[in-house]
Amino acid sequence: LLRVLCRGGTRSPKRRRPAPPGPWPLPIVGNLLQLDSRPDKKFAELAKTYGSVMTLQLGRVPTVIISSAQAAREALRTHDLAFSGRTVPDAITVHDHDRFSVGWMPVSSPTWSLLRRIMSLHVSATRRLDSTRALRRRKMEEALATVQKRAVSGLPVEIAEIGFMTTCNFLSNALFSMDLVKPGNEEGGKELGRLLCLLMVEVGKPNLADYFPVLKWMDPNGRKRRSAMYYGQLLDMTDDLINKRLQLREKTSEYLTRETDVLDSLLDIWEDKSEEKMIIGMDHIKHLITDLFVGGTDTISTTLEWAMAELLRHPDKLSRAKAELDRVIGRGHPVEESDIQRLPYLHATIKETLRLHPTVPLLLPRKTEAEAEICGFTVQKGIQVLINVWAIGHDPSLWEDPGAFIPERFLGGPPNSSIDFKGQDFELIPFGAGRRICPGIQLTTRMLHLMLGSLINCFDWKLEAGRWNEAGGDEHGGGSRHHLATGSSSSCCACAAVSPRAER
Ligand code: HEM
Repeated sequence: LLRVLCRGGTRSPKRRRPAPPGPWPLPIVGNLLQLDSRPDKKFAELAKTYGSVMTLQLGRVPTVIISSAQAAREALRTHDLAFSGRTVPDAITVHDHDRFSVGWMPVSSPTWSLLRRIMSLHVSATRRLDSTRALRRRKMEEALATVQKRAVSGLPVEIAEIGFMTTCNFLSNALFSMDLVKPGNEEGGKELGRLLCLLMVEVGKPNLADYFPVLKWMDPNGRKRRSAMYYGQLLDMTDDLINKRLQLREKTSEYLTRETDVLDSLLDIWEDKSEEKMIIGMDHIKHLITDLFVGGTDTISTTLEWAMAELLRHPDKLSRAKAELDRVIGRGHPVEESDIQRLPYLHATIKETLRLHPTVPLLLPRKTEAEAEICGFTVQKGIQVLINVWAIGHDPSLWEDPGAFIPERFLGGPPNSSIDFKGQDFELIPFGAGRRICPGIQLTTRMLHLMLGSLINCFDWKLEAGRWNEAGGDEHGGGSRHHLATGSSSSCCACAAVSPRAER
């Protein structure tokens, strides 16, 4: 009786649940040798044996891998705060990027909350997006003119190139009202694309220093050195843009007549000396702009490239998408943002592409900020957590024939027709979920519909013989881009012959 009273009741104290199971680790290297160039696929295979919440020892770093929608829901919704930390790859720490970047700073920091609020207001709010609608239309028309030129001269089109140029200019115009890639200056575009791509490779590819932190000082793979060089170039570019804008803002009369853009809004906040906003310094602005570029360009252009490639490989799906465009907006016309709601097949095609080819298949690496229990297992505080979005998108218990490209699965009634990628349906979370969800979803949705819809409605496409390569490769300048640390996926590499479609 005394024992019961001391415990404060008749219930026994809650038993601590075990840690998630996993394959036996080897000394020193742990389970590293079990991985290959597609860790998302490998983790999915291992999950068949060890379950949807499993532990792997990656060198010195214990890592919990989550591979089911149910476990992801528990981590990112029920225990959102506990799972909201990040493990920071060594290559990200250059130029103090991890301190100033919204993608890597802890959510407990008031600066993170303020930067996220600034982004919701100035980058992703519907009102803001609506106000830059005409600009995206103009950029789309320019992209179509570039494709038209190639079509007329009978030259094939690298879909990645056109996707990258268009995405880059959509973003650079929304952010600072100018083209970063001048139309006709394909070389300049390739140069910037190459820089962003090289950067993704350095911060994304496996790095011994991340698995064996004692090696950080010697940077054994040279990733930190190269990442410092590429981030340095991007930050110099941003610096230059900001300085020019500051000069322009001094010439008040000229400045007042301009329409404001995201950079203006950020500089207004920087100049605002109210106590809350004082925490935003020039370094935050520079790193935020870099984040928007690095986060937005490669992801969108790779998704566009996959969508085009899948449609070209499945002529029946391409015909259905074209028929819808034909019916709703008329052949040969570019898609307008106001058309998007009326194009369910196009929307389903984009969802299906993000399910099959999530560009960030392991999300950005998370870290637990507190101990939490999911699916009956205890995940300790401070553990690296990878959410395997690729495995969830290929889970046969959720998706019929999961490896096949079938946009129709998102049409025609429950259960799948109501599934969307906005972070509420854990079967499809290519943008993550919870408080760290990607802030670029709305912008991405508009851009992908515009680009994909316009490209297929204005031109007839066919894959160039022998120009299809799933692993990506040297043509992209960086080889396969499957990243364990930041989880960016392998890209495809499609080149297509194109001819204009007559208007109807
Ligand atoms: C196809 C397009 C895109 C995909 C698939 C994508 C995917 C992701 C994913 C998976 C995350 C991590 C979420 C998590 O940990 O739960 C993320 C974070 C982020 N994304 Fe995106 N993204 C895309 C486009 C964009 C765009 C257009 C922007 C900005 C203009 C952007 C800016 C960011 C930022 C700043 C973060 C860090 C958020 C934080 O940690 O608080 N992304 N994105």
